[in-house]
Amino acid sequence: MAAAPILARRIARSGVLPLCCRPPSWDRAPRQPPGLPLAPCRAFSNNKIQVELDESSGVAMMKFKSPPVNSLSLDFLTEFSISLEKLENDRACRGVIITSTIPKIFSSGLDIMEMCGKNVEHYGEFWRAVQEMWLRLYGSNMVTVAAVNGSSPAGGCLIALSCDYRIMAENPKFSIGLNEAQLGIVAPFWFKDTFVNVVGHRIAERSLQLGSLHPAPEALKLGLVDELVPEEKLLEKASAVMARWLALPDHARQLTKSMMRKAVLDHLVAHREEDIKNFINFISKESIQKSLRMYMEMLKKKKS
Ligand SMILES: CCCCCCCCCCCCC/C=C/C(=O)SCCNC(=O)CCNC(=O)[C@H](O)C(C)(C)COP(=O)(O)OP(=O)(O)OC[C@H]1O[C@@H](n2cnc3c(N)ncnc32)[C@H](O)[C@@H]1OP(=O)(O)O
Repeated sequence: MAAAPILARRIARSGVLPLCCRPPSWDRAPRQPPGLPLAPCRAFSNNKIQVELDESSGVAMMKFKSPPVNSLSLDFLTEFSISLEKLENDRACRGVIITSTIPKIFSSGLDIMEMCGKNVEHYGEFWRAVQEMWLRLYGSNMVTVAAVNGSSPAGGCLIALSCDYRIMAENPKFSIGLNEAQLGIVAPFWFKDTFVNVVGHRIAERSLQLGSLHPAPEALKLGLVDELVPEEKLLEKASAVMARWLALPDHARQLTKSMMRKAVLDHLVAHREEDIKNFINFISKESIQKSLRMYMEMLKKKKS
């Protein structure tokens, strides 16, 4: 466990080469000729995320498994970035499906405890890890499909928004959205840009100002998710969607993805240090700390 912060620092300082800056790895996994025995499934599992790569299809299944709510702590974010990097560098992997092993929860977003009562150095390290995760996921050359099998507020929603396609379980009790305003905090510009790129300016403006969490059927109407399916069909559907996307030549799809996302990625890359300073200044304010503490108390009261 003690290695995690060191690892986080190492990853964070190494800097990320997002999609727009990396040479595309075209047609990464050669199709397996029919008749050969199935290629083995390779798996790696850290503490909080489990990954299984099926070499015959070139598709990895990434499952969040950090109880109680898959909150995005510094350790979680570090594992997430490392897992993405491993898959990105693996020529056998062309696509990743992201889902959760925790019933009813995809991810509860950034771990609020990482933003409460810590020192400036910690805030900086944490925010760099959040940036790193987003740069890797939004800038990935792989096809990324979110199989959203539970609630997905704020940072959890950002993960889904950063994928190429979102399928959500059709349970109206599950909600998704960037609800930062409800916590008395502000979604940073790159959360906002990712949201706008998915749902358009007007819907994003209204939803962000109100800090809305949209139940699954409403999320579909807004275009925040692409499809709803019964929960038991979620992974089957995600695999079918993945197969459709992987049927295209990688280079054409990757260059198109890069063209669509480059401006937003470049914006953060160019303003990374300034963005970290803004986060530290903002989150260190006593009024913001008070809002976060009150929100956590509200969550605990809701339980009792
Ligand atoms: C000029 C302008 C400058 C601007 C500069 C801007 C700079 C940037 C500013 C800051 C930006 C920050 C961006 C933040 C993004 C985020 O992601 S914030 C996190 C938002 N998340 C939420 O609001 C979710 C809160 N949680 C819930 O709603 C529910 O927990 C749930 C996910 C729906 C699950 O419900 P349920 O199954 O009923 O479980 P609970 O009992 O509520 O929770 C179980 C325990 O988990 C704890 N917990 C829940 N969520 C979090 C979390 N996100 N972080 C940490 N801990 C969490 C919860 O308190 C429970 O704990 P215990 O009581 O100890 O069991």
